[in-house]
Amino acid sequence: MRLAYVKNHEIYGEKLLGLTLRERIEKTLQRAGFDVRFFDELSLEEAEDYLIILEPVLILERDLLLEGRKILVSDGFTVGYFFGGDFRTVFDGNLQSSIEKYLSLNNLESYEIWAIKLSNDNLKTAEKLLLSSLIKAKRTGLKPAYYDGWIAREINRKVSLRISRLLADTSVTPNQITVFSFFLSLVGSALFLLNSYLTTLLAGVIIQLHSIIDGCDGEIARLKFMESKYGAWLDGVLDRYSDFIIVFSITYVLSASNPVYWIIGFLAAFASLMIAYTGDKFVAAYMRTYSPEGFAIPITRDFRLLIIFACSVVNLPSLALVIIALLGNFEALRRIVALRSYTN
Ligand SMILES: Nc1ccn([C@@H]2O[C@H](COP(=O)(O)OP(=O)(O)O)[C@@H](O)[C@H]2O)c(=O)n1
Ligand SMILES: [Ca+2]
Repeated sequence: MRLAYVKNHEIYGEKLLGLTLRERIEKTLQRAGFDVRFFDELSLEEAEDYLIILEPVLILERDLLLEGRKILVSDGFTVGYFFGGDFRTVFDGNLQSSIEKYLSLNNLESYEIWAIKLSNDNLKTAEKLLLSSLIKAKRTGLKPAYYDGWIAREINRKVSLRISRLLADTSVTPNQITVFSFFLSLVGSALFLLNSYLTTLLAGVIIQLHSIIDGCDGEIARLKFMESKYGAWLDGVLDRYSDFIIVFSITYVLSASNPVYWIIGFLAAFASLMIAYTGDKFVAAYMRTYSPEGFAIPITRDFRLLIIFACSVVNLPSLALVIIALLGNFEALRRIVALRSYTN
């Protein structure tokens, strides 16, 4: 058993984005495999490992991988200690002196974790950092199937995080957001069918909104410790349905004037699916995040939906189909070639 002892502090009673700070540290440590005890006066139960958190902190690191004995440091200050089961032999009831004794017997290295020391006047900063820790980027320590594309990271997340901030205090679940986001893509697709500039423009806007809301389900899942395998699967599967239905609606309308659009639409639908499939198949086969080395044609979903939005604004949804059909299929072929020499 791995035990985590967290020193009580009144700030843990504060609520931050839907959960108390106490629930946040408890859930984070549970995820890392610890049984959690809050304490004023420490009494030590027997365990294989002891994690002792002394400062009031918000741990932003998602997957704490603690092995060996370490002094936990964040931003230059000591947050706590990770000791072995032998800490019990030196523990004499006085925590501070026992820690000093243990440290004098063992030469422990510092281990930097991503955390923020809590005080009443930095809760706003804590909120900001907590929100930014939800972005699927390398720097946040997340290990998703894919990192966010450029559009997702630089544009969509800026908006979706604000929406998630508002949703955090409600009881809305990630799966409800996933289904709502899918519904938005259906509304957008239906608007394309109406075939006027105004409805095409509105369709484009709704598709871009759908792209943004697609980030909120995952953000709320990570923010409130509500991730699920079914949710992850549904998120991906409904995205494939949305991709197809959006491309189909645009194709259907254009084909009335020129049947060649059936071919372009067919290729665009195939390309959308192949970008997802080649990525997902990579994750399944290599069991790691799909993150292309070097150059990749920017045609991931965030780009595709932005292209559809931009082309709708200038009333040229046909151009979006052509771009997606060309770039998407080229990128899938590029992956086939590039992965042959993929090493790490
Ligand atoms: N209903 C949902 C949706 C997403 N998720 C989680 O969120 C991840 C997707 O994150 P996201 O929605 O921010 O990113 P996108 O891939 O949708 O752009 C999934 O892999 C799941 O871990 C979930 O648990 N339940
Ligand atoms: Ca999503």
